[in-house]
Amino acid sequence: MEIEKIDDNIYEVPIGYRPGMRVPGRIFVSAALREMVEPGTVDQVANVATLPGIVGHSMAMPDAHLGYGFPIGGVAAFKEQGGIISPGGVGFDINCGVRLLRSDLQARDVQPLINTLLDALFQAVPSGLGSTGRLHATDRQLTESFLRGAEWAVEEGYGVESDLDFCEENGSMPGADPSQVGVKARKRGRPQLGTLGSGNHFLEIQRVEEIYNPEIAKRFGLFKGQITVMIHCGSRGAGHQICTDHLDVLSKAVRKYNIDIPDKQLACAPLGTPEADHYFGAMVCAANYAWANRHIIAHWTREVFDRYFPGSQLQLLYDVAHNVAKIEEHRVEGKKERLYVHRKGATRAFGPSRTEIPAAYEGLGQPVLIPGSMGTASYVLCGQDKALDLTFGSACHGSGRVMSRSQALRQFTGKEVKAALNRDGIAVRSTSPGMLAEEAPQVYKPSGDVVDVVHNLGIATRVARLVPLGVSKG
Ligand SMILES: Nc1nc2c(ncn2[C@@H]2O[C@H](COP(=O)(O)O)[C@@H](O)[C@H]2O)c(=O)[nH]1
Ligand SMILES: [Mn+2]
Ligand SMILES: [Mn+2]
Repeated sequence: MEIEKIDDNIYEVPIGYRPGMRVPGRIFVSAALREMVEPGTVDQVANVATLPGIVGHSMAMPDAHLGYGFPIGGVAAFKEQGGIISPGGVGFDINCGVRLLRSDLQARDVQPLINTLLDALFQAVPSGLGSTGRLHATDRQLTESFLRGAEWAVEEGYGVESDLDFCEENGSMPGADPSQVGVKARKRGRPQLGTLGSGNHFLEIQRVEEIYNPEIAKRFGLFKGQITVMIHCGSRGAGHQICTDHLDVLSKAVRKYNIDIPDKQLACAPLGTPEADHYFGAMVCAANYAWANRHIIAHWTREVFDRYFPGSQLQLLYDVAHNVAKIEEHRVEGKKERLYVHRKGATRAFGPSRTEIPAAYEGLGQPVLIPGSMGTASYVLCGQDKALDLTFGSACHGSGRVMSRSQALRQFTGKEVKAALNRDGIAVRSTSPGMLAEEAPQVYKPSGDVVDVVHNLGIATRVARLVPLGVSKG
C-alpha cells in the first residue's frame, strides 16, 4: 500500500499500510523532502500507529529519519486511560534540547576575537565522548539535579532566577522519582554533569543573518548582525542508562500485559501500571538533569563572554526539550483530554493560546529553536496555534540526518571538513577529527527546506536565521 499526498506538505500513511494500525500516520514533508524519507521511517510511523491508546495520528516531522522503534522526528500522543508510555518514543538522550542565548554584541565586534573566544569556550565547557565535568557533583547534588533541574542549578549559583522563566517547564519537570534511577545511571551521570558530550552536540557562536518577522524578533530580543550562542546537549550517560535500564523492564511488561507490538524496540507499558510510573519517574530525573546541564554550560559560556567582553549581556531567549514525554491537555474530538505526548526529535511549538509559554512572549507563542548544522543556518521560529490542531503542538527539531555516520566516515575526512568550514569563515574545535567527518554539513538535510515546511503548514512561523561563526563540537 502506498502513502498518499493529501495536501501540500502532508502525506498520509493509511490504516492498512500494515496490520494492526489504530490510526493513520502523517508525514509532514515537501515533495523534495519526501524523497529523503527512507522506507524504514515510513514503516516506523506505521508501527507506532499500532500502539494502544494512540490518538489522532502517528506523526513524523520534516526532519524525520530512522530511529530506535519510533522515528527521530516522531510525535505520538496516548490517552491517559488505555494508552502506553514507551522509551522508544523519547529516545536515549532524554531531554536532549536546545538553548539560545542572545547577546547585546554585534558580530563585527566579536568576529576578530572568534578564535580566542572559541578556544576559551572549548576549555571552559568540557566536551567529547565520556567527558567528565569541572563540577565534581556529589551524590546529593546529583539527586537534587534529578529532582529540581535548572532550579537547583540556579540555587548553586549557575545562572539567575529569571532564566527559569525562559525554559520549557521552567527547567524543572514535576514527577521525578530518583528511586527509579539505577546505580549505573547515577555512576555515569554524576561526573558528567556540566558537560556537552560528543557528536551532534555543540556550542555555537552565531550571527543573526536575517530577520523574517520584525515584530516577533523584537519581542524575542533579536536584531540583524547580533551575536547569539546556541547550546545543544542532553542528559549524557545518565539519560542513556535510564533508557537502557527501563527498556529491559518494559520489554518484560509487553509480555506481562499482553501488548502486541510489531517491533521489539517499541517496548512499552500501559499507563497507570507500576512499570509505566517507574519509567516516567526516572525519565523526569533525566529530563531535569539535562536542564541543569544546559544551565551550567550556559553559566560558563557567560563567564567566558564576560572575560572578553566585560559587562556583555547573554540573556536566555529560550530552552526547548526535543526528546521527552509530557502530560499535556489537548482537544480530542472537541473535548479536552490529558495525553502523554511523546516527542522524539521533535520540538514543542505552542502558540499564543497556551498558558505554558513565558509571560514575556504572551500573545506570540513559544520560541521554536531549529539547529541546522555546523556549516549551515539555524532558525528561530515562533509556535502557532495551528500546531495544536495538526501536531499536538509540535514541530521539527533540526534538519535531520540523510547520511549515516559510517557512510560519512567513508566519504569525508575531518581535515577536509574543517578546511571547508574555515574557507566559509567558520571556526571549529572538536575533540576528534573523525567526529567532524561524521558531522559534516552534507550529512544533514537542507535546514531551510525543513523549516519551510513547518512555516508553510502554519505550525510555527519563521522569525530569524542564524549562521555559524564558531562551533565547539564534542
Ligand atoms: N547549528 C548546528 N546544528 C547542528 C550541528 N550538529 C547537528 N546539528 C543539528 O542539530 C539537530 C539535532 O539533532 P539530534 O537528533 O542529534 O538532536 C540535527 O538534526 C542537526 O540539524 C552543529 O554543529 N551546529
Ligand atoms: Mn542528544
Ligand atoms: Mn538533540
